[in-house]
Amino acid sequence: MADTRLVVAGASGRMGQTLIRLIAETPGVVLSGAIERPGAPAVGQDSGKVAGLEPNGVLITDDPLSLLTAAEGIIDFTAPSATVELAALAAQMRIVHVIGTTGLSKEDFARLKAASRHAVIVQSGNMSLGVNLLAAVVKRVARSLDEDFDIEILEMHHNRKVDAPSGTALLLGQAAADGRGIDLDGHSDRVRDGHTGAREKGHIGFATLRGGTVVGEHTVIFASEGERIEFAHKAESRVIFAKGALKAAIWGFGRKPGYYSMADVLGLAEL
Ligand SMILES: NC(=O)C1=CN([C@@H]2O[C@H](COP(=O)(O)OP(=O)(O)OC[C@H]3O[C@@H](n4cnc5c(N)ncnc54)[C@H](OP(=O)(O)O)[C@@H]3O)[C@@H](O)[C@H]2O)C=CC1
Ligand SMILES: O=C(O)C1=N[C@H](C(=O)O)C[C@H](O)C1
Repeated sequence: MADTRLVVAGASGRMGQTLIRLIAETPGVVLSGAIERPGAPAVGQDSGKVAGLEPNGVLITDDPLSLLTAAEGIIDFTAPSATVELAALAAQMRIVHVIGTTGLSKEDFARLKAASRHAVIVQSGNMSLGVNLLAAVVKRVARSLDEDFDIEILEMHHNRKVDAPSGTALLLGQAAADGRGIDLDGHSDRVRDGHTGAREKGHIGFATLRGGTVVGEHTVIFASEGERIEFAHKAESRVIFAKGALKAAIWGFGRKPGYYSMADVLGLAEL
């Protein structure tokens, strides 16, 4: 059987390079294209070389259309505006679109959902097995604990990260809200500054730290009078996200169009 052809978007970025290295060492898949932002310095360069490998002959381009016509899937860790555009193209080509990009707005999500009527989209704020397992645990624990337990989510990332709270923090917040049976938007404290008043009972709080080269750390805290339960995940390498994304792409082939999550890919949706 021929290797499955994958395009990597954001090819010269931190995740793009990690994916190109992982695809190169994974049997059954092949890098068929590499995309960057129009005008990016990496356009025209060999994607293997950019990722620190031997040249692979796949030049980075800023023209996704021709690449997507000749691919079975695209893995996309870029920026919200790019992801929304790529989703429309991937839907046109009926190929699998794996989306790791975070910082998506409500409008962006609506456009991704629309695109998923024609193509398989797998989207997650965190593609790692560990975080998705943690989300299932958080949902279960939140179901058992009442509002006497304040839920707080603390995250830390490297100093190049541009969005907050992280996609993972929001995913974990959603898991907690689902477990508790509440709407996250109506029960979130995403920023605290100045004289805020006492903590609102039943709300889910988010706190953001940025610094150095931290790959990604998340702690979900259930705090009550006299006791505190904490669940933490620490990412030590971006390879865990790339592995999850590649698994999602392979899982998506041949599936019917729709909007899927990593919980679907990993069989955790029922937990
Ligand atoms: N879901 C998950 O498991 C994970 C999600 N992420 C998310 O993935 C995204 C990328 O992260 P990271 O790799 O660290 O970021 P980087 O900034 O290192 O990489 C993003 C790349 O995408 C490029 N890009 C921007 N616009 C376009 C476009 N129109 N077409 C093609 N490429 C484009 C950027 O180019 P330029 O710099 O020139 O703008 C950059 O090279 C972030 O949203 C991050 O939060 C990250 C890790 C795991
Ligand atoms: O930007 C990052 O680096 C990461 N982004 C994702 C997020 O927003 O949660 C996943 C991971 O934590 C790394």
